[in-house]
Amino acid sequence: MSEQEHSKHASGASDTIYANPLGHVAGFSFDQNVVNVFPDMIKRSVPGYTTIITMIGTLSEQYATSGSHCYDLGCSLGAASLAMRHRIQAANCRIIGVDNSQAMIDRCQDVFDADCGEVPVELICDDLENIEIQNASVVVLNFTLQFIPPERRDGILQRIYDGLNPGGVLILSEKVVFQDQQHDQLMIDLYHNFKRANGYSDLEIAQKRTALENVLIPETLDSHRQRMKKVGFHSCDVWFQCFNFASMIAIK
Ligand SMILES: Nc1ncnc2c1ncn2[C@@H]1O[C@H](C[S@+](CC[C@H]([NH3+])C(=O)[O-])CC(=O)[O-])[C@@H](O)[C@H]1O
Ligand SMILES: O=C(O)C(=O)Cc1ccccc1
Repeated sequence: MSEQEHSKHASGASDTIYANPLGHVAGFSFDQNVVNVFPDMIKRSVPGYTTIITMIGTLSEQYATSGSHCYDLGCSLGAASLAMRHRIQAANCRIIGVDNSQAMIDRCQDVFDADCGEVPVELICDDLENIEIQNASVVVLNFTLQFIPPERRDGILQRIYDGLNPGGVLILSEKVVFQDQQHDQLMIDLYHNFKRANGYSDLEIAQKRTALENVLIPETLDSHRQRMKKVGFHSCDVWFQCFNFASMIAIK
């Protein structure tokens, strides 16, 4: 295996992307460099990530119905799809993972090629807006909607609602902001302490923050609640929160 091939497959690599001073910090993108360190990056950067993934498995076991589709929109390396695959008991379900980063989808395919689960998994490299959502019992947006321009979010949620079967579930996880300035600052400070405790330096935290400006656009929990209600979900609220990271559940 060449050095390049080796680094392409070094999935245990640690995230040092923002460790050295960068003259210009480019906007964050899900490129090959991010793919190579993604499992480490997301675990050290999203408080509660592992719990949320486990619970997506539990929720899909409860809500997946036989013959239905389960969507993982913005699947990255397939952590949520893998959790669903290992927990779904209903017959003839199909998992559809979608991501618009070719580097993510290629590595994600390697993950599923090495997995022995029985539920069929189809991976699609495309913008999630181009995917037809139909006959869905479970739809997962695990830290994906935050990367989509805010003006496109209503339309996406509407298509998800329309594609869900009655009794189907949407799991929406997002970084959030708070209306109350003091509380917002407290959550940011606690979050930065969490990152420091996970080995990120102040420089890494600052440069990543710059890279995410205008790329990751968080909203308030109320905005998410309002959008979910507006598209038709009658029941929705937060089931998990740690600092400024939350996961919501909405049932059709
Ligand atoms: N328009 C789009 N269409 C499709 N994919 C997109 C789009 N925009 C962004 N993405 C993809 O959404 C993913 C967001 S990461 C999700 C983690 C995963 N859910 C996990 O449970 O591990 C979250 C994070 O890194 O904070 C990336 O892989 C993008 O390429
Ligand atoms: O690292 C951050 O500052 C975050 O907000 C979370 C995150 C995790 C992985 C990719 C992009 C953002």
